[in-house]
Amino acid sequence: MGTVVDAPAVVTEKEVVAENMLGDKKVTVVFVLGGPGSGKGTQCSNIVEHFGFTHLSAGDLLRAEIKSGSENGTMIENMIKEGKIVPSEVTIKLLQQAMIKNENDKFLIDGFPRNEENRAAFENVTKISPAFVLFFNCSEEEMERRLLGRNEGRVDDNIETIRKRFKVFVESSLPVIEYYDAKDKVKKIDAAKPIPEVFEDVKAIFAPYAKYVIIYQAT
Ligand SMILES: Nc1ncnc2c1ncn2[C@@H]1O[C@H](COP(=O)(O)OP(=O)(O)OP(=O)(O)O)[C@@H](O)[C@H]1O
Ligand SMILES: Nc1ccn([C@@H]2O[C@H](COP(=O)(O)O)[C@@H](O)[C@H]2O)c(=O)n1
Ligand SMILES: [Mg+2]
Repeated sequence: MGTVVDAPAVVTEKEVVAENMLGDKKVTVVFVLGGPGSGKGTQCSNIVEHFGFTHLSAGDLLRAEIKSGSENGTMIENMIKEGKIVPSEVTIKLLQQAMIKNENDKFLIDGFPRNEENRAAFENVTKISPAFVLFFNCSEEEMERRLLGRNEGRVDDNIETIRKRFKVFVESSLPVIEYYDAKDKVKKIDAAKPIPEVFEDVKAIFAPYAKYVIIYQAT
């Protein structure tokens, strides 16, 4: 027989407690924001591995929707090619479906909300507010270098669309970050550093979410 040691007290901290309901499940949501190529996807993979979150990239869900042959596919593809933001109802439906389908209760929502419409509609529809917003801050020069070197065959990783995406980020996405900053919910990371160094800073923020250590006591 073993003894399960209580979860550490730190998990009762305000930010860590899941207050949001999704159906009958309590969920914790972290929004992961930053300019195109700032390293959101890269760091989300690390967070998943170390802290047991599920990563939902709005961009990936939209690209999967195109591939699925959905009736919205052509519209989404055209918006992505132009670096424009897809109407919120489409993206929110995909995010909601993905969260409901998944058994996990901790989600990283990467690349959403991208504008004020995304933000307000998500709150209205889901009634979920994020535990916090992880913001990867990086210069356009560095982000451009990364995107042009990404080589994943994305239709929007060309210099013309990249410039449009930067403009949308500054005009529409930064105000969302400012909105959450005014609520003291933004955790800003210097994303210009090498990947392992960025993750060291990320780790410090996610430490309270470390998986519980279960110690069995021999009898
Ligand atoms: N800190 C870093 N230093 C150097 N290269 C990085 C760093 N982080 C990510 N990269 C590389 O930069 C590219 C973009 O990273 P990633 O796909 O994670 O960015 P993103 O923020 O998700 O971009 P997007 O918004 O376009 O989806 C990738 O090729 C990745 O390997
Ligand atoms: N909330 C969102 C997120 C993304 N898009 C569209 O997808 C493109 C790629 O997004 P990444 O996060 O993978 O870079 C983005 O430029 C938008 O066209 C969106 O519309 N709404
Ligand atoms: Mg990404």
